[in-house]
Parts: sequence; structure tokens; C-alpha cells
Amino acid sequence: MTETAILVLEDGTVFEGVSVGATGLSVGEVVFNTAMTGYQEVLTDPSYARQLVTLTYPHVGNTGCTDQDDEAAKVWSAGLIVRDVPRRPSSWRSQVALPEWLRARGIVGIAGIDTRKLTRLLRDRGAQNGALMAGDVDVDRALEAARKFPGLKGMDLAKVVSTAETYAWTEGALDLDANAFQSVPSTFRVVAYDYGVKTNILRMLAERGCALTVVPARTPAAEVLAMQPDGVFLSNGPGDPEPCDYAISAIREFIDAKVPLFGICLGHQLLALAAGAKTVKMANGHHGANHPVQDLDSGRVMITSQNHGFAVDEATLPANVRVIHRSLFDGTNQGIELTDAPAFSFQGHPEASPGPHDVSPLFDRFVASMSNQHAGKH
Ligand SMILES: NC(=O)CC[C@H](N)C(=O)O
Repeated sequence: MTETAILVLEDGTVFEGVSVGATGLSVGEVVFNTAMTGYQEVLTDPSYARQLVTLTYPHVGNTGCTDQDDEAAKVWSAGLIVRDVPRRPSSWRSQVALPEWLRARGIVGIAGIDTRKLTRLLRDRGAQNGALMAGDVDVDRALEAARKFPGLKGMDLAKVVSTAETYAWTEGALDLDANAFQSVPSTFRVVAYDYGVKTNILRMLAERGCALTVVPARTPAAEVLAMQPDGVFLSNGPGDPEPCDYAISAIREFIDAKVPLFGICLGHQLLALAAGAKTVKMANGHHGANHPVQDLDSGRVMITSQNHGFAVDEATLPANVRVIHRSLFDGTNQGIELTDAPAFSFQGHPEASPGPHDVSPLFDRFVASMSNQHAGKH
């Protein structure tokens, strides 16, 4: 049986389609992602908490879902908005079809709407909040819910999605032939702050010889320094970086202690804030897998995976911070390094998942900075 679903934006625009997930009402900021693959990775990426994601690629669900592709233990996105879901998935890896997967996880989804129209509307008018309702739909109630959502600006979600307990991680990438995750011997001890970490980041660090201790977002710096790590990693995560004062002050302590630091996305924004810069909410965030970013030192252009709605304001960077990467789409900051501490960070996603792997050498750079620090100590 097909159930009706509606998407109502805070400006009053209503889209009517069919439900492809659970019944219910879910609110959040509506964002569009232009990647052609990776719907499962997108939905389980904690950085999408409180966001309703529309995919511009029209056919979503073709390859089904498989547990091995989760980026976190649950779906963090508030809901899914697509043009069309195929009747059946087709992939030797698929365990379950997307609609069933969404329903089992209580996630609302809508299909059958004009996602090109929605995307153009978001592009032209900027970020908007919305409500997705499936089952017994009521436009007025959905509109009221969309308008009540306070918006992501000022919202600290890192502490909401972070792990409650510290845990160890050593598992590497998936070996498709063996159908198992690789185990790799480790050389470096890295503490990874979980502000909403994606599993593939942990896998790519493990693959490069890092034995990881993943800690909750609000772990004090002193506790981490007592573990004597070779390096500290600052993860991606949802929401506004600015209110995460606990993280910003901890990062300041790591900078002072000259511990090798590497930040991705929210971690990048937090490093910039700790260095004294400011962040801003973008009118149009970046969500996709085809964003050109330039490495300003080499001039090289990399095609990158992106997922952010806030950005580091380059005009506010202090003298000891160098800009090392910039977006060729809109000129926004994409990477920084400190000139007086072994710390650097990237706004996009070197771990991709989904997306191209052009930026994966940044993981090697982090490992090299830990080796250099070691060499300096002896
Ligand atoms: N993927 C991320 O870490 C996103 C960072 C931050 N929440 C933003 O929207 O800019």
C-alpha cells in the first residue's frame, strides 16, 4: 500500500509525494547533495543530524543497503527526499531494500517529488528549514513544525551525537574479495575526538598504522594528554562549531602542547576557532562528491567530497595561520595550517565515502607529522 508523504518548507512551499520510509513527522534544515552514489553513507553520516537530505541524482536505492556500508551505528539524517526509488535493488552486496531499511530504522522518506525544483529553490533562496510528514499528512501541522525548528545556527550537536564511552578502534578498510575488514599493524597512538565521526575516517587512519582511542566530544585535554598520544584527530560532526566551547578550549591546549593535530570538516572549523578565527553560516552549503578544491602550495586541483553548511571566515584568520586549500566553486576556505604548531585541517572529506579519493594523501601528511615529531624528540 502506498502512503502519502509531504515536504513543507518554512516559506510555505508544499511538495506532495509518496512515503518510502516510516510514517511520522520529522523536521530539520533541508539540504541537497549532488553525489550520484552513497545514499546509505550519507544517511548514516552523523554530520547530517537534524538535516533532511534531498539527493539530486534521480534514482536512489538501486543497490540496496548493506551493514558494511554504515558510517555510524544508526541513521542520523532526519529524513530522505528523492525523485524515484526502484522497485527492487540489484547488487550482490545488498541485504535489504532502501524503503525497508528506512522503515526498520524509523526514518521518514518521500519519493515522487520534483527534486530539481526543490534544489533550485534551495539554491536561489538559501538554506531553509522544513518538515517531512508521512502517513496521515496535515500541511498546516507540518508548516507549523517547520517554522518552529530553530535552525542550525547556534546549535551544538557534536555533544549530542558523540559516543558516550571511550573505545578502541583498529579495523582497516573493507577487503571486498575476502568480504572482511582488514586488520593492520599499528605504529602510532592517536586519540580521535568523536564530534560525530564517520567510520571510514577511523578505517583510513587505522590503515595507515594508527591505533585509535575514540573519546567523547567533551573529554578534557588533560585526560587526553595523560594518554601521551602521538597525535590527536578532530572529527567531522553536525551543527554549528561556534558554541562547542569545550572543544575549542581543549584544542587550544593541544596547540600549546605541540601535539600533531589533524581536523576534518567540523574538526577543521574547530581548529580555526581555537586559533582565533571566526566561522560563518553559508547561504549555500556544500554537499556533494564533485567539488573542485585547489591546493594553494602546489596549484593542484582535487575533486573532493563535501558536506558542510558553515565555513571558516578567511578574513579573520590570525597571522600564524596559513590558508592551504580553497574551493574553486565559491572561493571559500577549505584548509589551514598553523605556522607555529604541527596542526592542519581540511574542510572537505578526505575519507570521501562517498566520493573521489583525491584528498586521501592528507591522512599520510598527518602520519608524517607524527613521525617528524617523534624524530624531533630523539
Ligand atoms: N561534515 C561536517 O563535519 C560538517 C561540519 C558542520 N556541521 C557544517 O555544517 O559546516
